[in-house]
Amino acid sequence: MADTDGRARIVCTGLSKAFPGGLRAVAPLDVTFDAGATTALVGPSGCGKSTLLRLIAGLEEPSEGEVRIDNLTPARQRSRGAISVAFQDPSLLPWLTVRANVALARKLARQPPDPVLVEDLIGLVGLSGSEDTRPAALSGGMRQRAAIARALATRPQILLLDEPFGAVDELTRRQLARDLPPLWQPRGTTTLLVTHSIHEAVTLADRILVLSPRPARIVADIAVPLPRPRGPEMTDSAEFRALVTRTSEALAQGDADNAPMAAQ
Ligand SMILES: Nc1ncnc2c1ncn2[C@@H]1O[C@H](COP(=O)(O)OP(=O)(O)OP(=O)(O)O)[C@@H](O)[C@H]1O
Repeated sequence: MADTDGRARIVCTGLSKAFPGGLRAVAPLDVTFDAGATTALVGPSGCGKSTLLRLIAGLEEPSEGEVRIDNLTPARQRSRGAISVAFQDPSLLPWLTVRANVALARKLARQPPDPVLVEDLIGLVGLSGSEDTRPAALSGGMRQRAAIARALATRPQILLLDEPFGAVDELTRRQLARDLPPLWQPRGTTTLLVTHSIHEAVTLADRILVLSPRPARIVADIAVPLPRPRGPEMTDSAEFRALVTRTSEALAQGDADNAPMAAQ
């Protein structure tokens, strides 16, 4: 069984990815994600955010460079059950109920059953009453929330979230952004979150990496030193708004700097 109580540091060195045919999604990147921190990745559509996450998850092989998580390869960490992912298109098993999908994650990670944790997580993502429902009968947003509960069920060291709240309405999205991080942040889970919402990035993250248009390179590395919890009082504050503005400006600047390349 994996030791899932430690904190894991992710180190990317000269990491790049070109797909067959030569399309380069990730430029050589040197970046370290500190153990226990939540980092939001923001960047224009198609810039390579998901590819970067998939490289870190060990679901893609780098063309050059490497990812090491506490000196082990992502594949090795995955086999230890240390990494959980919740991606845009949640791949829940259609023949299993919400409860069984969430519980299965523990079984696959060779962890003992924990029905109390499973029920708690289902409640926390707002799916109480839908425990016995199968994915086909859930809305897109409900499926995403089930996928988040499933990702958390193994108490992972590394949590990789790709647009986890993409299919939910703005109000629920803000509520989830406020209510879910306390599930993993106090445990020291190293979290990477891809999002198109700058508001969500500032609400959730300790650090925001702004990426350029494809191939992704880092155009800004912004610390978010705001106290938690980041409820409405915080999100209405001048400090919060200043970070939103700074991130938006970096995003616009990254786009402008790359305009000639993007046009090629
Ligand atoms: N398996 C693949 N084979 C070929 N090209 C790919 C593959 N996966 C992704 N790409 C391409 O790599 C580029 C980056 O894709 P990626 O999904 O990483 O971007 P993204 O920043 O996550 O986009 P979005 O914000 O729209 O989800 C895109 O041009 C995409 O078409």
